[in-house]
Amino acid sequence: MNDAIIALNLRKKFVSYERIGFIRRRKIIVEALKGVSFNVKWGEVYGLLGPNGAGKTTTVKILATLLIPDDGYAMINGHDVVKEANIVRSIIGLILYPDKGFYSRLSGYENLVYFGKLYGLSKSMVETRARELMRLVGLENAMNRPYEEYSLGMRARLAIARALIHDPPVLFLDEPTIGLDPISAREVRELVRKLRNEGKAILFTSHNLWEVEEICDRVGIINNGKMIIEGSPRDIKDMLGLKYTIEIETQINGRVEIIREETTNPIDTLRKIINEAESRGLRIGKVRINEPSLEEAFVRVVENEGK
Ligand SMILES: Nc1ncnc2c1ncn2[C@@H]1O[C@H](COP(=O)(O)OP(=O)(O)OP(=O)(O)O)[C@@H](O)[C@H]1O
Repeated sequence: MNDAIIALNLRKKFVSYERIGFIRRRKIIVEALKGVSFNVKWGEVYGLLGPNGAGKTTTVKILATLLIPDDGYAMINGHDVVKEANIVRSIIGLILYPDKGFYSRLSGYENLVYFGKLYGLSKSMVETRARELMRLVGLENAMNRPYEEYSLGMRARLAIARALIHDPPVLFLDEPTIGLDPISAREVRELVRKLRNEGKAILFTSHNLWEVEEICDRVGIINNGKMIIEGSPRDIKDMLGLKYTIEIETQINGRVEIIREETTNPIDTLRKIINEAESRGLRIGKVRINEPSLEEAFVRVVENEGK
């Protein structure tokens, strides 16, 4: 079976202007993507990470047919994002932050019905689907209120519902939990997991690395338009040689002693410490293993790149 998303050597430059002096402007070329490649499998949540300006949104926009790459190519379920843009649009759902494009005077429900019709769904089908989705994202009680009255969190939920209106197998979620309270953000993560378990392929971006670590099966860290490292959060930490901290509480004659060691190989180190402690007649108490975080990996990768 095809991979759901394939991006191969994507390049994109923007022409921009910078001010020099009060009136004069100078043309500059911004190289947003310098050859980004990755793939996302069906039933996988892939986290695209990077500092501000790294090229994440540009990548998502190319994959979602909103921008044309200068070079390289991308496929969604085997369809070329440039040559078969219409097919690609019908099989993807997109949330772009900051999400715009809703009609402020229409209710959340009416907005969903409107967008569903754009996908060619029949009136009865789209009305049923819109009602289901309002329930799924927890907006059933605000269904008939105008969008302009929605809070930030309600707007984020409606954006998710809109991305799902045509039940697409591939989803691009650019910062879907931004502005959500912790409980709503957790609900969104649960929803993402549920969609993944249905077999959908999900490309997810977030600056909340704790969240990324919780829900992404694999992540790719890009910086300055280049893919720097890719793998599961665990693999990335191993590749970077990040250290686990092991703390073992021991007791001898009622005296408590904490043994602390940093290691890249927690299991072997734990065994070694326990063997040594036991041979010294120490009683083992609490054992704590602190895993390095994805945030540490991210900082390491981005700072090394800057050197
Ligand atoms: N339309 C545009 N015109 C000129 N430059 C652009 C345009 N869109 C993006 N860029 C530039 O391309 C680079 C990558 O931007 P992009 O929005 O893809 O970054 P990002 O990783 O999504 O950042 P953030 O985390 O801040 O959203 C930046 O230098 C940005 O200024």
